[in-house]
Parts: sequence; structure tokens; C-alpha cells
Amino acid sequence: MNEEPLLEGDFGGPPGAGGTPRFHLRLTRTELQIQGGPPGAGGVLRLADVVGCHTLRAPSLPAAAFFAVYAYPPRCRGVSGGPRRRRRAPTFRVDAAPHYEGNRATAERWARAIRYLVRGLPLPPQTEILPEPRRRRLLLLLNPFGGRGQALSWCQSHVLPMITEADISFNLIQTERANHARELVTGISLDEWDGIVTVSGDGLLYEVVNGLMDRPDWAAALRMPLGILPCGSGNALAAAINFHAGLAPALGLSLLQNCAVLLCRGTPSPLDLVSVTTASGARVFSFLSVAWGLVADVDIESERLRRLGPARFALGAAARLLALHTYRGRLSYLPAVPRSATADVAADVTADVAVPLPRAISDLGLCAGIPSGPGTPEGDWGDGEDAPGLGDAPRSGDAPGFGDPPELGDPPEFGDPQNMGENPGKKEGAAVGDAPVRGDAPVRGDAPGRGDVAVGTPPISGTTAIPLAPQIHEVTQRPEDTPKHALTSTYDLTPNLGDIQDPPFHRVASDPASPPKNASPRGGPVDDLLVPLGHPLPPGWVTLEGDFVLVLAIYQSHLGAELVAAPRARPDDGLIHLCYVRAGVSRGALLRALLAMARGGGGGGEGGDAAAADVVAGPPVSRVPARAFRLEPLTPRGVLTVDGERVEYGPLQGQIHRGLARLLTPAAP
Ligand SMILES: Nc1ncnc2c1ncn2[C@@H]1O[C@H](COP(=O)(O)OP(=O)(O)OP(=O)(O)O)[C@@H](O)[C@H]1O
Repeated sequence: MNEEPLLEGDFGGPPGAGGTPRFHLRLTRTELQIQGGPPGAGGVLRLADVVGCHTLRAPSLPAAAFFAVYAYPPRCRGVSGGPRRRRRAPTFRVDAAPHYEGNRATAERWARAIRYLVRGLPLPPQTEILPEPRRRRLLLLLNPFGGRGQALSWCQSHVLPMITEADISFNLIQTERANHARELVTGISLDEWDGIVTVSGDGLLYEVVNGLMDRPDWAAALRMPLGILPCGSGNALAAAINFHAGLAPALGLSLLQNCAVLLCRGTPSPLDLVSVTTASGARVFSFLSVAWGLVADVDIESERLRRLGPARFALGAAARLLALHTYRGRLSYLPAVPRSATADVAADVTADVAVPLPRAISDLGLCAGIPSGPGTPEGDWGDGEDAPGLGDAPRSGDAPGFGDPPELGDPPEFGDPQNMGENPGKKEGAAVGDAPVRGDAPVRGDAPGRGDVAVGTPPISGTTAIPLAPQIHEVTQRPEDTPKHALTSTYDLTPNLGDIQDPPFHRVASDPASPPKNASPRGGPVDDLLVPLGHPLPPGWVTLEGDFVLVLAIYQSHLGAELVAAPRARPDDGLIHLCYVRAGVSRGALLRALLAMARGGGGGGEGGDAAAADVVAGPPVSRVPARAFRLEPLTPRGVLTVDGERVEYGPLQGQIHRGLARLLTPAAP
């Protein structure tokens, strides 16, 4: 309540409330403070929960103007999956001036100021003459079969009304088959859109990223802001966005509502991509993870349990724990740590045998800290019921909740973009097949911004001097040492069925001779940290050889909506968080590690994230921050996934490209 108000004024209630309830409003940068009105009507509306504000007119009160604030504060606590949000639309009457024009000007001043604040746009000092912020146009791509198949109904009931209130115009296209989204984005006209948003799981966004990379103008295409509305079974990126926004862990509809609110408030921010090259030379771009062993097996084997939603992963993991497999292979990586810090990294890596890793890494300040609090506080806007006397503006297409149905203001200034009566989702129905559902006709305007973002990271050269634990042997790697069988074996695509003995790992130092750089086989930046698969690694790389339960290269905090795998990972930290568990781990220790990950993702409720950050960090999970990695499976059969999608089995390698893509995330207040 102490923040300096940007606007302050006295207003009446909605049309049906008559003239008596009067409200005193104060608008600050972070909240709308509502005082007065009937008992219980006051309170504070956090702008973090507000998606838009429209001006309205009531025919029965021709001189008055109204403005409605659309907010979705979290309501119920204790609901499984996190707090649900409930729509609020407090509506205020402006009636101080004798004529409509004067009242409309005041209502519009408030509405625009709120819209600016919600979108994080800089407010000019003089708020009297705010120009209308440009309307955003989103291309929504929806997989009707993602997750439990609820994407379309959830989108219609929860997303489309909200983004309409946020003045976002959209086209909604349902995908008809795998790779449909990928094909679509290779052909779209980029400057018609301010963002591409997938409504499904991580797999659909993976298609979009790689479709943009297929374009000849891939560099410009990757400037297109991307968003995700989670309706899949994994929803890892959505959970990471939720996490970094400081919101309480959420699942299902709660997570979707959170992400929809965040999207309405979103501005583009950098998103790291990892280019992954497989044995055949295919190159894909990944925003989430590369997995081998337990994680990949569970992901692919639980596909048939898709209808269970996120529970499919818990069941799959339980089955895999009972029949634990190990995989022999060679994991090499280019540490992300500068030379001066090698001692700490060495401690971590060597400690694969004995000491937890991530603490030392975070102590080096390489990773941004995780948000301190588990969730943002709820506003004190009543306790679940509508405040008496403070009528909510009707939902678009709903019967009005008060006597006189509000109307648009004057058409020239309050035209379609403000049209409260318009609800594309309800009015027109969502398209099935490739007929797009039109929201409002897209407005042509500025092409999406093309800010400069660093592509790639400077190579780190030099040979790392690492003190070795007694169990680990250093070997100088020469070309003839390259495991030819690993590079030339025929890999089939069935999971490994046999456990393998657990010999100690070997660290292999790389050959200092300067190897050839990896050429870019198709669109995308050159992988300047990599040499072609099959060539000896450049100086500065570290290699571990042995038997693994899992190897996971992850660049987001979450592996699934309920699984925090790298709590300190940020979407743009320029790091591959390399996690691995070596053979010999007990089932109990592995189960504890998985449960700690699940606690971080929501199983532990609020506060779980921070606690899990420490638990997940310890043994048996070893972690190394890296810029690039190479994985050479020596077990001839197994599963490899990129962003949860299966790729050819065999050696692969990847390098991070910092901030190569852009992600729609909420603007800082
Ligand atoms: N209309 C469609 N019919 C069949 N498959 C589709 C269709 N649209 C997309 N796909 C494919 O479905 C797969 C899964 O999609 P998606 O990842 O969006 O959902 P999910 O698997 O439930 O979620 P998650 O990846 O988060 O677990 C992707 O490989 C995608 O290519």
C-alpha cells in the first residue's frame, strides 16, 4: 500500500449496482488497490494476475463510461496439482464528467495504463496521452492428441477467452499428424505473427523449433518468440517457466492457467538451444534434454500409457526401478568452468565416486540462483466469492451479469480489439483439421523484433588439470583409441535387456592436436566447439567411460511437470547441465533421488522446489555444467531421446547455443 500511485480516482460500481457504491482506486506499478464500496468489496488486485482491461458502455447510462479489469488470481489452495485460478472482472463506472466523452477519456486512461503495466511496457511520465499498445498476433498450434487429449477443450474453455481479454488476436490450427507443425512453420510468413505458441506437450514445440531451423531464413525465423501452453503429458518447459516465474508448483489445468496468464503478460526473452548431431549426421535442435538410459527408457516405454497423463512417468519409472538396466558407454564433455576453477570441477567430477557435485558448481556462481520463495503471495481479493457490489464484467459471449449489457465504446476507437462481446473460441468453435479458427483478423504491423542475441559460446581451450581419484585412470586419447565399434556398430531400436558389470569409470584426457571443426550440415549456426563424430576430441574435454544407469543432458530446470532435474538451470544460462548416474547405485538410492526430483516438481507442495534443489544435487546423481558433450554408447541396443522424442541410437554430440531462440516469458514488474 506504500507504493506511489500512478493513477488515483473515485469511481462507481458496475451498471446494475446503482450509484451508491463508490470506490477509491489507486494504481501502482504492481497492484490495483480498491478501497471503499460495500463491505468486503475492497482489496488488492496484483497486476501479476491481471491479463487485460477494456472500456465499456451501458446504453441505460449514456453519459457514463466503464472499465473492467480482467484478472485470474489463484483461488483454491490444497487442490491437487496446485492452486487453480478463477476469473475476476471488477468493473468501475466513470461518471464525474457531465458528458460521455469526458468519462470515456478517463476510463480509457485507466485501461491503457493497466494494459501497459501488464505487458511490462514503459509508461511515459504523462499518462494522459498513452498511445494504444500494439495488438499482438499469435499462431496457436494445437495437438489434439497430446497428453490426455484435452488440449482442445481446455484451450476453448480456459485459454481463448483469456487471451481475447488480453487483446491478443490469434489463429488456432490443430495438427493432423506428427510433423504437421514442423511443415506448417517452414512455410508461414514470419511478419504476420508476434509469436508461435504450441498447445500440447514439449514434442510439438520441438517440431516448431526444428521447422524454423529448416527454413532458409532460419536465423530470422528463430527471432520469432515461442510460447507453450501445456496440454501434454510431460510439460517440462512449461513447468520450468512456471518455476522461474516464482509460482507454486502446478500440474494439469493449474499449470495451463498459470502459463496462459504468463503468456498474456509475456515478452520475448532468450532461450538456449542445443544442436544435437547423431551418428548419421542428422542435426536437430533441442530446448530441453538429451537422455540415455533410465530416463529415455521410461519416456519411450510409457508412451502407451499416455492417457494417464503425467502419472505415466511414475508408473514407467517404478517398472524400470524393478528391472534396473545399465548401459556401457563413453561420456565426454567440455566443462563450462573457466580454467581457474578447474580444481572445483575436478572435485565434482572425481566425486562421482564420493562427493556431490553441484554445490561446488553453484558456489562458482555459474548458475543463477533459484527463486527463493516457492510461490508468489496471493492477492487479498476476497476469499473465493465475488465481492458484493463489485460486479464482474461478463465473459465474452456470456449473458451479462448485470442489468444493462455493456457495449463497446465508440466504434472508431473501441472497435474490434476491445470487443467484449467477441469470444472466438466460443463463437466460432475451434477448427478441426487444417481450417484455422480465426480470432480477430490478424492486424498487420511491425515485424517481430530482431534484437541481437549472442549465438554460440567462445570455445574453451586448454587441457584441464584434474587431480584423479585412485579409482580413475587417466588415458591420453589418440585417434586409434576411438572405439570404432561404438561408431560403426549397427544399433537397433529395442531397449537393452541385460545388466552389465560395473567396472570403475575411466577418465580419458583428449588429444591436444588440433582437430577439424564440425561443419554445419544444414540450417543453424556452426558448432564451433565440436569436431565431427569419430574424430578425437579437442583439448579441454573430459571423458568418462564405464557403465551408466542414466545420462541426461538437460538445459531446463524441469524434466517433467513434476520432476525438477536441474533446479539451478535457467533457460538462458548458456549451460548444458550434464547429469549421470553410474552403475552400482542401489535401487533405494535411485528411488530417493527420483522422489527428491518429484518433490521439487510439486509433490512436496510449496517450498518443495528449494528443498529439492539440495537433495537432487547429491549422490547418486553426478552433475557437471558443460558447453558441449559427446555420448558414445557401447551397449549395442538402447534408447536415445532428444526433448522426449526418440532419435537414432548410436553416438551423438551436442553443443549449446546461448540465446539462439526466444521464449515468451512474463515481463518483470
Ligand atoms: N495430430 C497429431 N496426430 C498424431 N501425432 C501428433 C499430432 N500432432 C503432433 N503429433 C506428435 O505427437 C507427439 C507428442 O506430442 P506432444 O509432445 O505435444 O504431447 P505429449 O507427448 O503428450 O507431451 P510431452 O512431450 O510433454 O510428454 C509428437 O511427437 C508430435 O510430433
